[in-house]
Amino acid sequence: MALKNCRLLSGFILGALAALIWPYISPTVNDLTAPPKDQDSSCQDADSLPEWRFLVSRVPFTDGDDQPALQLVFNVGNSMAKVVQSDSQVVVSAKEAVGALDVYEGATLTFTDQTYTVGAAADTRTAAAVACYRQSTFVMIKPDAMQRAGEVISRIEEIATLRIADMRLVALQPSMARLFYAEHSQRTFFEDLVSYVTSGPILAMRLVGPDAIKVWREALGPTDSNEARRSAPGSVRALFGTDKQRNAAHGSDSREAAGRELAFFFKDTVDGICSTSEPLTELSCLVLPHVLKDRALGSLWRSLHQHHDCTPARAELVRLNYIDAWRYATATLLPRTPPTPQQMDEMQSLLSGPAVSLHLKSSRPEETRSEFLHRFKDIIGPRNPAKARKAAVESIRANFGQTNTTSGVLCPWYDWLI
Ligand SMILES: Nc1ncnc2c1ncn2[C@@H]1O[C@H](COP(=O)(O)OP(=O)(O)OP(=O)(O)O)[C@@H](O)[C@H]1O
Repeated sequence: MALKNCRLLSGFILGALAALIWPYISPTVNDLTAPPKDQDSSCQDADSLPEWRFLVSRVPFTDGDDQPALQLVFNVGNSMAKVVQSDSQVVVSAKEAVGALDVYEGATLTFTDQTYTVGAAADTRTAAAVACYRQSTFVMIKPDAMQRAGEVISRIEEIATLRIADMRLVALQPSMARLFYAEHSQRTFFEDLVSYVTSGPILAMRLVGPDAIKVWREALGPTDSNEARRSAPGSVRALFGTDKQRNAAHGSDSREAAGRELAFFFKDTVDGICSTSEPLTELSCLVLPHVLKDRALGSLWRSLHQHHDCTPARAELVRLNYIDAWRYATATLLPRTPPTPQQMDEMQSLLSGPAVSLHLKSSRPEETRSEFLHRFKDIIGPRNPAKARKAAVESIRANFGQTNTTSGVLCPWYDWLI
């Protein structure tokens, strides 16, 4: 009972403080464009739907934080959204502007003092509209192309209508690979295919956008990379693949396949894939949301690889909640005092979209952990990007940082302790 009261009290205090400072840090919106149109004529009805409704749940402040059934109401015309209590339509949050492409199942949105996770469409008309404008597809960068993963990510980022909505660096186990490619189980190349896709880490991604399945399949090119070099020379398989089997990347070929494949990799608990991470030899960093918004993740990844001899051993797309952002910004595990104006800016930057949590390991075979740690300051660069551009020209912050709060990457333990 005392514990529950204590939780309630701490939740209340955090909530009250959050409400107090929110006006200073609420996100600015720079993506107010209307959703791009799909060519499909079945989307005409979706065009005339003024509001989209999604089931939505509050990311709780505390473990015991009960919540009523909530809906997110998104006004397509002006890209404003609000949260209402579904049964009574009581308005829970004031209207907030959101990026037109940021509302989809699985997205996280922060309004006032609360972070919400967007769930499925709440009615059939919204479901139809979402199918037109928010199609998801599953992408896998296969083991043979992982050395050039940054370049493949850049190809994705060049497609303006697609957005990376999930990402996970994993190793496929043979059992999972067999399940994933079950449709080919009777083909002569099946066992070779299983060996190939389990021969090293893969990068699993979810892309969201109008007609995402077709758009990504076109960018991939034909299955056989040699054929791709003949008929689609700019395609991913032409540029990064080798032959019929070692063809760099995968893309779902239908809605059904996309749903099944995404569930394989992005359910909360997944059997048959394992982490590629070995925490004792790695250093962790957060690639800040502005890098993803600027579509520069691929180029940052490439820079780590090519200029700094280090490789992501773990990569996951994360959406920070308010308390995590507070912890990062104030450099404390239990934030007790309201953030300073600079920390508020930092929180605004952290909450402005998804980030990527990276664990980096050295790719220099003989390098010890302490040598890598020592080298890390040249890889990351000083916290202030302007200083980084003078002191460490090649560093990540010199090349991807803008200001102190949009510094490209945040490496909490390194930044706080060293
Ligand atoms: N004839 C073959 N010999 C060896 N491997 C093959 C052959 N055909 C296909 N593969 C491998 O099996 C994978 C799945 O084959 P599929 O026919 O589904 O091609 P795809 O749909 O273009 O590729 P993916 O499903 O990987 O996007 C291919 O990507 C390739 O790696």
